[in-house]
Amino acid sequence: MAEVSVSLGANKYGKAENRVVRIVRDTPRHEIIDLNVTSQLRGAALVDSYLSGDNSLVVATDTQKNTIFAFAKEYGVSSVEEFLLQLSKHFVEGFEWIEGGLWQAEQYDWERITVGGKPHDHSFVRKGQATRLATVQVIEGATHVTGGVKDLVVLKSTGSEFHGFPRDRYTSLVETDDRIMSTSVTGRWRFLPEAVAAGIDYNALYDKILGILLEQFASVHSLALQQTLFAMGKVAIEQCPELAEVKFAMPNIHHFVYNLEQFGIDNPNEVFHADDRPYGLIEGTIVRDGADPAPEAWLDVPTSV
Ligand SMILES: O=c1[nH]c(=O)c2[nH]c(=O)[nH]c2[nH]1
Repeated sequence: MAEVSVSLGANKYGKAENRVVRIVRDTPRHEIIDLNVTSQLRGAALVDSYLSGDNSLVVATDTQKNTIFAFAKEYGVSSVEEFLLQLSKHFVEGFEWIEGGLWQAEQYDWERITVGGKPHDHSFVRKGQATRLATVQVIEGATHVTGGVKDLVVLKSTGSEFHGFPRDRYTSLVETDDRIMSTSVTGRWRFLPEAVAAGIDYNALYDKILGILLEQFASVHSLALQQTLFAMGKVAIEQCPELAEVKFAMPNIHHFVYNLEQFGIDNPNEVFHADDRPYGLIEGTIVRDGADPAPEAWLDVPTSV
């Protein structure tokens, strides 16, 4: 058999998709910078890590991750480009065998939720994401109409607590009186058949309901996502006589304070790791007392995330 010779071609390595959320909280009016950052390094000397598992020059992907989070605290993020430049310099200038790399980021835009005509200090809605939902179910001679929304991503950087829950030998969650609360709201609301028959300005009502959901999310000082969920549905039904019931599915998008203490850096709720899974999944239906229930309206309608 002819001898086959191979060599290592192009390569790079690093940590992908670090979900870094930086809150600037020097004043009561917080700012949020939300990034998905990937760092990868290149260098001819790294060939031995591929060929023989020699790690002596491998700046660990875990170190690259930590650096990203630490820089978010220590230098802030004046712009995502500046942030990536700073990372690139750190690795290329700080490790002589690192010749280059690729640093990539996505930045997710948030805008302030407006409450009472004023932009809220610490509650935000993700821009340009929400999708409107609707169903018409004709069944057993009746017509049921629902409206809804999905991917309505909201976050509040304070005004959320979670404590007082039972503890057993498997409980490790630390009680908190100041946490980030974030969810991607899936909500569907069923219109009262009488209102459907009388005619509804569905577009205006959609805007009104969305406004109520956002305002409640922002204004309720939350002791649990369950409490916020109920408040959102309650006020929607109170203020919209057309609604019979509202169903919500809300993932609790956990934001963990990143441990920078290990590098001697104080992190008072400023740099978080946004974890996409697992997530808490909080669901609930809020019903108008006295309205006829209509389980058939929901047949084959997905009401979870
Ligand atoms: O708002 C919350 N509700 C929960 O039921 C729960 N459980 C948990 O671990 N964290 C939270 N947060």
